[in-house]
Amino acid sequence: MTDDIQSAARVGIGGPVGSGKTALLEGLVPRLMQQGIEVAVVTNDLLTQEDADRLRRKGFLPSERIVGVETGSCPHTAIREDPTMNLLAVQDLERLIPQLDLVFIESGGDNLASTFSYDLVDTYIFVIDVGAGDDIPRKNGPGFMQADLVVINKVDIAPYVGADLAVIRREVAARRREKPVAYTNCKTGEGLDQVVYFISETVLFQTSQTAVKVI
Ligand SMILES: Nc1nc2c(ncn2[C@@H]2O[C@H](COP(=O)(O)OP(=O)(O)OP(=O)(O)O)[C@@H](O)[C@H]2O)c(=O)[nH]1
Repeated sequence: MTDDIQSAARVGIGGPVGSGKTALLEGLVPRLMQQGIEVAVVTNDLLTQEDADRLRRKGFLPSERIVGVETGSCPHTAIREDPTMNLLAVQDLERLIPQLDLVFIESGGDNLASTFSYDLVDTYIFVIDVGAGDDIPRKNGPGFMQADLVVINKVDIAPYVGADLAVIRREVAARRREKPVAYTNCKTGEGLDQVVYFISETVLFQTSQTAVKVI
């Protein structure tokens, strides 16, 4: 039997608890849809559908385009060691929405070690936040080091938590070298055009309407 369903591009979003993964999605999805990109989201939570429910409440995507996977175990397992549940969720979305261009897979909050299996995603974004301190890049976490794009979020709170953005930029550049990094404030949308640019150009191979290159 032939399966003529086109596969959508898959982008993982991982990072520590509370770094802003869901907030990043809330900012990215409407911007991508404005460019005519057909998007769906799979969220991973331990025993709830909290992130999926939050996205549904926002109302920027039809409810059937948001799937909550309850991993019931360590998030590493569901996105790296055995991504079966996530692969099935993506397959279901592709069957339901044949015109789908892009599926985000948001990992449950984890530590600096979380990485995605490339059997599950084409590319992944690792989100850390300025509130965790300006020494985070020095910890060389595999998620941070290996991700295709790192997003340093909550740049707005740097002055309040004693984090020096200049130090962070220096440390990040020294460790990630040529690999892309975006600095964002998901509350205001600052820096999100860089992430849209990254996704459009390097994942979807389209010319981005936001001509803002990632640094
Ligand atoms: N000031 C500020 N707050 C932010 C920013 N991004 C997210 N937040 C807040 O940070 C908190 C955590 O954001 P979430 O998007 O829930 O983080 P998460 O990584 O999805 O969290 P988990 O799913 O629990 O791992 C929320 O209260 C957000 O409103 C930002 O850029 N600046």
